[in-house]
Amino acid sequence: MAKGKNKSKEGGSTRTNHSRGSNGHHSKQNHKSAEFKHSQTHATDRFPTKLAMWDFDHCDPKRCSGKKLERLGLITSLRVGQKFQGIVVSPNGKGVVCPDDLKIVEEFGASVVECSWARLDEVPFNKIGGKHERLLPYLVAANQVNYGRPWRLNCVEALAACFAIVGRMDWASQLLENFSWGLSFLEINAELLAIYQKCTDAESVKKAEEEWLEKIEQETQERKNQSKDTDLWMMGNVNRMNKLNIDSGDSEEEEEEEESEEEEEVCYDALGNAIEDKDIKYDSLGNIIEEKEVKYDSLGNIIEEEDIDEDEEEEVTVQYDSLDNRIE
Ligand SMILES: C[S@@+](CC[C@H](N)C(=O)[O-])C[C@H]1O[C@@H](n2cnc3c(N)ncnc32)[C@H](O)[C@@H]1O
Repeated sequence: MAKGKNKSKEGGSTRTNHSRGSNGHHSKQNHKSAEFKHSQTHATDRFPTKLAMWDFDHCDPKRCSGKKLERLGLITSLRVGQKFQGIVVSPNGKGVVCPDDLKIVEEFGASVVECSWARLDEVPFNKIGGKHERLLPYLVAANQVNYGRPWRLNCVEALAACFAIVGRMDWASQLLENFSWGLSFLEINAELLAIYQKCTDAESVKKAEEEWLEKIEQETQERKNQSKDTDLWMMGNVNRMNKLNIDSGDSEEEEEEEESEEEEEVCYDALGNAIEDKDIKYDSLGNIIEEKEVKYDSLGNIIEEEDIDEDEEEEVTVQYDSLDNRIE
């Protein structure tokens, strides 16, 4: 990753409208004159605490919340090699943001890493960050790109989540108000944020997160059971129904269709939305965990399955005769 070249700060006479991201690339978005007007004022004049980001220009500037905060003159860009004194909300964090972080947030602010979730391996985490790098506990995104997805928040949501957890709901709202969908982030996570706010250190937030996850898993299970019961109830007496089908002369095909519908399980995500096919499980960064099917031998021992690389093609030697016909 190329080192960023003094990306201009938000304010003062040093700023040009050809600013660069942390990776040193020009950012088209900064050519807009309206945005330049905003940037004439220093970011910290526009927000009660310092907001900063390392911007790797991975994302579509039109959809990027970090870029929007920059256009609004609310956030300062940091260069690769530059560290941040406040809370660094980052996928590279070890502990989670907790109410005990309030002082650091109020005194030094909060920062994020503006990059693509799909390109985290390109981010030189050893050259950015700071002393207070933090993950966020389980929260659900409300932004249009990842709506309903746990853990994968965008930059403005991540900053707002940090403020909300340390008890600065005023700052969280102030930041999110700049986005049409913004305040819904606080609404859909209200119950959980209130729980985190009552915690103290990172450990207590982790514990609250675990309890929440257990609770939603239990609720999901209950909903599944309930939906099965409802299906049955809607169908009435299944035995009688089969008899009626025979009497009404329903074709075998139709019967099969009905049976397969009956077998279909309805699963829900953490927000109660129906998920097709299977439960989706996420790791702490919102990556989908693929569940492997466990197979047993006749003695009940687990059969370890070798990981099969689907891209790997079998090598076949093809031979041709003197007329160039393929010999099978
Ligand atoms: C990967 S970027 C994606 C940004 C997106 N393109 C946007 O429009 O804002 C989101 C950033 O928010 C912060 N973030 C979001 N969710 C997080 C979580 N669960 N833990 C730690 N940091 C998180 C990190 O700084 C992360 O790099």
